[in-house]
Formats: sequence, structure tokens, C-alpha cells
Amino acid sequence: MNDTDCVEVLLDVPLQGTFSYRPATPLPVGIRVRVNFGGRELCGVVANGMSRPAPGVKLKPVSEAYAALPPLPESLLRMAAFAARYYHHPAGAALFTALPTLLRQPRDVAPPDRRPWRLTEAGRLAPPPPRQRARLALWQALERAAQDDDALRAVSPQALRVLAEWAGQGLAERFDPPREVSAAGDLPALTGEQATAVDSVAASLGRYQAWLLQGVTGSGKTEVYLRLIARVLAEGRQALVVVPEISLTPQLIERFARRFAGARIACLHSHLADGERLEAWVDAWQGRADIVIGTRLSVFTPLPRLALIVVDEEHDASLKQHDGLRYHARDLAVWRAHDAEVPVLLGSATPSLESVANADAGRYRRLMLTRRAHAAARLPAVRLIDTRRAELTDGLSAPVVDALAGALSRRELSLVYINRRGYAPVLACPQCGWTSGCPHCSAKQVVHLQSRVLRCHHCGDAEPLPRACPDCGNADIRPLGEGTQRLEAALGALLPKARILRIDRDTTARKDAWDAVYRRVSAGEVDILVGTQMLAKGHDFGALSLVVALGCDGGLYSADFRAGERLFSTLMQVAGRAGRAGVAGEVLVQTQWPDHPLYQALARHDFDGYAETLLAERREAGFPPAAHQALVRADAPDGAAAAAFLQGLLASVADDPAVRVFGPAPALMARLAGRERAQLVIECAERARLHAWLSAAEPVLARLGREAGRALRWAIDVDPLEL
Ligand SMILES: Nc1ncnc2c1ncn2[C@@H]1O[C@H](COP(=O)(O)OP(=O)(O)OP(=O)(O)O)[C@@H](O)[C@H]1O
Ligand SMILES: [Zn+2]
Repeated sequence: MNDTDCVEVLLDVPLQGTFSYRPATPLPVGIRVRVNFGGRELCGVVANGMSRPAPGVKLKPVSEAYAALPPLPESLLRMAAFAARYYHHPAGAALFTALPTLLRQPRDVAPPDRRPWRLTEAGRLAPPPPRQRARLALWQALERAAQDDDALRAVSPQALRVLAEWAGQGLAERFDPPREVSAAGDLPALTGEQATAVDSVAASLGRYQAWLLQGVTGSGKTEVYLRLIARVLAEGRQALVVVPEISLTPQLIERFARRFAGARIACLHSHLADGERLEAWVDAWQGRADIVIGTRLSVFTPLPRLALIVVDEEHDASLKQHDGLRYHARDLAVWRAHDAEVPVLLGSATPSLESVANADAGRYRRLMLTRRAHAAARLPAVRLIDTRRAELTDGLSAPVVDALAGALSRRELSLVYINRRGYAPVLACPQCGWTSGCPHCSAKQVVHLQSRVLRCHHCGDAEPLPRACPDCGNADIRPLGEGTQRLEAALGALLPKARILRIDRDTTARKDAWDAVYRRVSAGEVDILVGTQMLAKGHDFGALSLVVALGCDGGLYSADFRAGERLFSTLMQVAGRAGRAGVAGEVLVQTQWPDHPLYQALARHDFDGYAETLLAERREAGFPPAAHQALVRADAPDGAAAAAFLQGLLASVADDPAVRVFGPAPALMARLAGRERAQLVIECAERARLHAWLSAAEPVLARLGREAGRALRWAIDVDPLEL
């Protein structure tokens, strides 16, 4: 090797491009290295082959090349490079987002090797002499059958040292035992629609095709995934299943594990310990895992034998990352499927308007499940309760209380949905008009009665519940409106016999909380579930017959143009929890606007009709998916600084008549955790021109950002979901 050769290294730094270093020996693409950058030792990844630096340039050496794991696969580097380009994020930072935490750090790591040991041919022919009793016992154990570390340590405490020695001499080795992967249990006979869906997607295995599986709640979408994955596993290939919520993974994993006895399922989400996550990731990468199930970050998991990608609940906003690399796991899944030449199946009862538009345009192919899978199950009847005419007790109307009492007397499970946790959304003084505003955010502090605090749900700041109005001293201050805690208390008072279980972020913070919920529900220990939209997501509570939705009207007239879409989809999903098994279901919605088209469509279970209405509105207004959108966000303690920064950007980027730029204007949440937030909204009918504008903006942003100093933070958000 010529000592003037160099490699390009990707680093986890907020700077564009790669950095050149001089390696001691030639290095393969994808290998992790340690390098010195600005006086710090950082982990880097070699981005491309050896090249020649410009003459006269002095390069730092690569400090160390890590060898405990093979180089990262090129498919992963390609995907990270695409994400960096598409989301206008530094390439190194994008790649490091895709890696498990332990692989981002400057040290050589590999997960423990848990594969079993066996004797090689040579090993079988070379039994240790009888006087080496421990060695002979080990040899005999392995002669009988392959063994894992624990079993061998039980034979001799020295086992692993001896085996390492034998491995060095070619007498023993670790190996991947062959797996018998077969679908187990009694499989339900597929409905005609399910069978069509399975056959259609199966026919596309081996090439790229995006499928939108639009199936009403309880129509058996998961069964479709399972049948397809069975085919993939039968061919010795791998499947990736992306779900929006950690709370959904245990239920799903259990269902998959029951179906595919013998298959290795790797589970990936952000609640795993670093070591666990590395192990699952490497298992998938090394082809040892057959199925990967995980939240959005799992979309990056390397899979050498990938044959199918499933994105469940593809409409869910938590598939999009809201900081750093602001990627959407669904969109990256589609890109990845294309790159790997495999089909991708996007499933939802209420697809995003983006996916509906893609299906309408023929980019995705649509599969419909219009009926519930259980022969006896029907979609629930929806009743709209006009709260302008009803008297409310703690936010509950008489028909709602009656319906809950009826379900209770029939021993049926009910669900009460309200999308606010805490006791009441605000504390107010009726005398002087004071309300519990958060000092750091443009939001109210929420009353939490049990912990006796006012807490901001945006910045987390809390203070003790005041006994009197801080402004006028009035002792008669009141919680206004209802949250889950208040409903729990009110229902307890109205229906003293009911066993009530509250489910919100406060009650499910513990890791095993969802397990307990399912245990109690299936043991028949719960009559009424009270909770937030957590309850809406894909859960199957079996015998649930009544769903009540409260406090939804805010979504009808919000400044966020997606609020209506989100409300409609949440209500369809919550309503879909009812009547899934044999019991007939009913849904009661309390509203001041019973004639609103959204509620009318809900009552008809008419997703397609209302989606068409919303799409027409978006076309009219030029909003996504009818146009492409990006934000440049800036925040600083001082609002004027954030606005001036964005103004500076506008002044330096050339106008494109096809690109509309709005702002600088305050974000919907104008103040968060003591920082003022401003943004530019950039819209264009052509994606390429939007990206050209952003590409031109990037270097300007980098320069202005340096000039503005540390107090100012900025970010580009492509296809933003929050304004
Ligand atoms: N072909 C079938 N015959 C009988 N029962 C079925 C069939 N397919 C699925 N089921 C059952 O129907 C119920 C709903 O199925 P599943 O959970 O797959 O629906 P889903 O479409 O994913 O629902 P959601 O979108 O509401 O979460 C489950 O209990 C499942 O076991
Ligand atoms: Zn706050």
C-alpha cells in the first residue's frame, strides 16, 4: 500500500460529508474504526474504498480498526445515505442513527456468541487421554450431542477455556443449528378477502411491490401477515415487521412465537438495554434471526435474506422520528423494499392520506378487507350524543352513564376514551380569570390530583398544586374539564360496583404494565377501561362491547391541518375495539357537533368517503399529499433571534417560482421548555424542486448556524407531521 493512500470516514458529527484518514493497512468499506477528530477519539465507519488525497495534505492516521464484527453491509450504508439525502441530514449522523448505541461508541464490541459447540471431524478422532478427566468428560458430552455454553460449564468449570483452545486447534467449533420453522396450531380458514390478499402479495415475493392492506378493524390483517411470513420462512428467508408502539410488540411477538415454533424472533425497540439491542441487531444481521419485530428504528436492521417487509398501523404518527434524523419508518421501508427488490405490505384500517393518494395513483396496490374475520363479529353501531342538549355530570351525559351501567349489568367490558391524561387539563380561578399556564411553554399545566402537582405535559416541569389563586388569593380555584383521572373518579362514584382500570402514560410507564393490563382484562377482572389514545392502537381485548369517546371536538377546528385526519382515524380505531368477538358492539360519541361530516362518516364506518373529502380539501389548499412540504425549524431563548436566523436564510436562497415559502412564523407550539420556536414552511408540487431548494439552503444554514452560536438550534424536517 502506498503511504499516501487514504479512506473516507463517516462520523457522528453535525457536519456534512466524510473525513479523510490514513489507515495502516487497507480497510474494507463498512468497517468501524476509531479516529481522532478535533481532539476527541470518535467511532467512525469507512465509507468508500481507498483513494488518493490531494497532494501536500497531511492526514491523521486511523487509530484503530475494529475487528470483533464484520464490516457493516453495503445495503445499510446505502439506506443511510439515502436517508441523509432525503431528509437533508449529515451523512455520518444519519448512519449512526441507524446503528445500535453500542456500535456508535469508540470501542470494539460484539454480542456474546451463544451458538452451541460441536466437535469437528478432527475433534471426533482425537479423544483426550483418560487421565485428563475433565477434558475427556467435555469431549464425551460433545460426542453425544452439540451443547451450549451453560451445559458445557456444568460439565466442567474450565469448559470455555478448553473449548477456545480446541477451537484454535480445529477440534471444536460453534455452529448455527438448523432450525425447524413450521407454522403451528390450528390455523383459521382464511376469509375470501384474506386469501386474495395473501395470494396477491405472495405472487409478488422476489420483486419490489408496495401493497396497501386496508382492512377494517378486526378484519384479520395480522393473520394475513402471518400467512405471508410462513411462506417466507419456509424458503429460509427473513421478514421485517415494523409496528408503531412498543406496547404492541409483546402481544404481537407472543402471537408470532406461538405460530412459528422454532423460529428465532428478534425484537428491537428503544426500551431494550444496549447489550440486548446489539445482540438482536447482530442476530438479524448475521442471519440467525428469522423475523425482526420492532418499532421505527428496526427499519434499519440489516437482514441478509430479507424477503418481506410489513409495516403495521402504517398511519401512525409515531412511525416518524421527531428529532435528529426526522425519518418516517414507513417511507424508508418502502425505499428499502425497492432497494432489496422485495414486497412491502402497509397495513391499516385507516391508512394515512399519503398512502391513500399513493394507492389512488397506482404507486401502491390496494388490498381490501371489508368484513370482520370472526363470522359472528360485526362493526359496532355508532350513536352520536349531542352535548348541547344533554346535562353533563363530570363530563358524562345520561345516555353514556346508562349504557355503561347496562354493559356492567351484562358483565361486558367497556372502554371510555378521552385523549387527556391527568385530572383536569387546567386549573382556573373563576374570580380573576387566572389559569395554570406553564412558565416555559405555550401550554397549560395539567392538574394531577393524586401526586398533587400541576405538571406541563410538554416540558415535564411540575410544581405543587396551589391552595389559592396565585394572583388574587381566592381559595376557590377549580380544575376545568376532564382528564383520565377525573373520569376514573367520576365513574367510580357513579358506578360503585364497576372495576375500573385506567390506562395512560402515567399508569403504563413501567415496563411490564401492558402485560398486567392484558392479564387483568382476560381474567375478567376489569369492567371499564378508561384511557387515552394508547387504547386505540391495535389492541384486541376480545369481549369488549361498549366504547365511549369524550372530548374529541377540539380536533375538528384545529390550526393543524392534519388534526381532522388524526381524529377520524383515532375514532375509527377506538370504535374498532368494540364487538370484535361474538358480542354486538356499540360506540357512543359525545359531541357538540353531531352533524359534522367527520362524525357522520364515523357513524357510517365510511373511511373511504371521508378520506376522499379530506383529500379534496388538501388539493384545494395545496397541502400534502397534494403537494410536498418541508419545514426549517429554528428555536432560541429569544424569539427575535430565531426569526432573524430564518429571515437570513430567506435572503440568501434564490427564489424558485414553483416553491412557496411561508414565514418565518411561530410554530403551533410557539414556546417549548423556555425556547421560542419559529419556522419556515416550504411547499412545492414537485418533490425534486423542493429538494433542490433545501439543498441550496443547507450550506447557508450551516454558516448562519455557526454565526448565531450555540443558543440557536435549527433543523430541517422533510414531510413534517407536526407544525
Ligand atoms: N380467517 C379467520 N377466521 C377466524 N378468525 C380470524 C381469522 N382471521 C383472524 N381472525 C381473528 O380475528 C381477530 C382479529 O384479527 P386481527 O387481530 O388479525 O385483526 P386486525 O385486522 O389486525 O385488527 P385491528 O386492525 O383492529 O388491530 C383475532 O382474534 C384473530 O385471531
Ligand atoms: Zn412546559
